[in-house]
Amino acid sequence: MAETTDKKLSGAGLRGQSAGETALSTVGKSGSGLTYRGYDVKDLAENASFEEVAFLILYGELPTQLELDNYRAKLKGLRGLPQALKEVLERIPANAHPMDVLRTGCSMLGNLETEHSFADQFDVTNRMLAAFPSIICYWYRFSHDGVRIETETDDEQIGAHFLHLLHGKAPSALHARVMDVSLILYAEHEFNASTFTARVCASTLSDMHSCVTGAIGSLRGPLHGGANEAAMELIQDMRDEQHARDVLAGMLERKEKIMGFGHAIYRESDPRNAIIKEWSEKLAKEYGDDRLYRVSVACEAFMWEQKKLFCNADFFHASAYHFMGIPTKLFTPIFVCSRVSGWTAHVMEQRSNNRIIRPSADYVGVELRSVTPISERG
Ligand SMILES: CC(=O)SCCNC(=O)CCNC(=O)[C@H](O)C(C)(C)COP(=O)(O)OP(=O)(O)OC[C@H]1O[C@@H](n2cnc3c(N)ncnc32)[C@H](O)[C@@H]1OP(=O)(O)O
Ligand SMILES: O=C([O-])CC(=O)C(=O)O
Repeated sequence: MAETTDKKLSGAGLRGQSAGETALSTVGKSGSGLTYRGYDVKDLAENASFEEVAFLILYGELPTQLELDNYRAKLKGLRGLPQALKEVLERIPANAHPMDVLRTGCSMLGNLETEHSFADQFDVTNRMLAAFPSIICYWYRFSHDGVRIETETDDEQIGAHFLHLLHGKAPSALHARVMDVSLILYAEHEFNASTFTARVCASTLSDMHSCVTGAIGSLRGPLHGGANEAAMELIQDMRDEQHARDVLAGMLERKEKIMGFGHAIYRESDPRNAIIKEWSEKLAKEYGDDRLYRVSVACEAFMWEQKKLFCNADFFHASAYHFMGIPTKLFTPIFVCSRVSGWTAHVMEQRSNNRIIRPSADYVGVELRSVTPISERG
């Protein structure tokens, strides 16, 4: 099990410094790698659905069957997009990055359905959870296939709904389950960069859409959520295990970062990796060509052997998503569709006990000096 006790958590990037309290999750604590409100993520991935997990994160407890039925019905009813938002999405070009589309989509939703008071925070959150898959798929299908899709489906679950919108047909039970597990794994992760962005924004008493729009921008980078997309770009051309090792050896030699490996907090493993890896293996069998799975396994072994670097949650997500026919550039937006549950819960937690987040800086610039008249500057 991943423990952080021996990892040197110090230095730049605020590493190892506590920036506040949270009751939402633990990352890398002894005994269990990742917990959401006291439940091990492995337990949740085996025994719950994403909607149950989102409910847990947002409302504090797992729902009863009746509460879950009501929650799913509520989310189902919030999947439609306002005409003005569809018009904005239709104007975004096909070569835009889908994370930019989602960032704009979230911001536009904030203009149309503004959070006027914190009393609206659960309503705007549930709207985002329900509407983000619609936003990304509406834009993708319009810009790539020239169709205006109907974003309301009968799918009970968000993961199945996403695949349904993307492919124009309901997914298989296996694909629906893998999407569900994936959303559970990505839902929440303490004070990571995007969540911290959301909390900093929340600490100014800003609105929920601003907090989430900022968080999307932070998640986009390849050192954070963008790593699942970058990992796919890395493995897609690897012909076999030996080729995988050669590619990585060259990258390490050139001191390049290998996306999908390492973590700011976990020391020797990311508990989510074993879970998504197992599903990727199942999908590879169904897909009928296991090259991507095999090269991924070879990468994992090589990186551990050479650098003691392990796969984080993103690495095996790359092959798993690919096996389900998801275009690479939609990988990180799926992360958003899940992590929005964690971000919004953190915003609510910040609001409930707020002081503006404003750290200090160590000044390293020039000493005090006076302005030289412009005619004398050379
Ligand atoms: C969902 C998520 O956001 S999970 C993270 C997704 N991001 C990635 O997969 C990007 C690749 N990984 C990385 O860049 C880093 O591991 C991060 C950003 C995740 C964590 O960064 P840090 O906390 O600074 O890493 P850490 O302190 O463990 O690094 C130790 C050493 O390993 C190196 N290292 C860490 N990860 C990698 C990697 N993926 N490839 C090559 N070298 C690496 C670091 O450069 C550092 O070397 P140095 O001491 O010579 O400077
Ligand atoms: O915690 C982090 O630094 C990165 C993150 O969000 C995750 O691993 O899910």
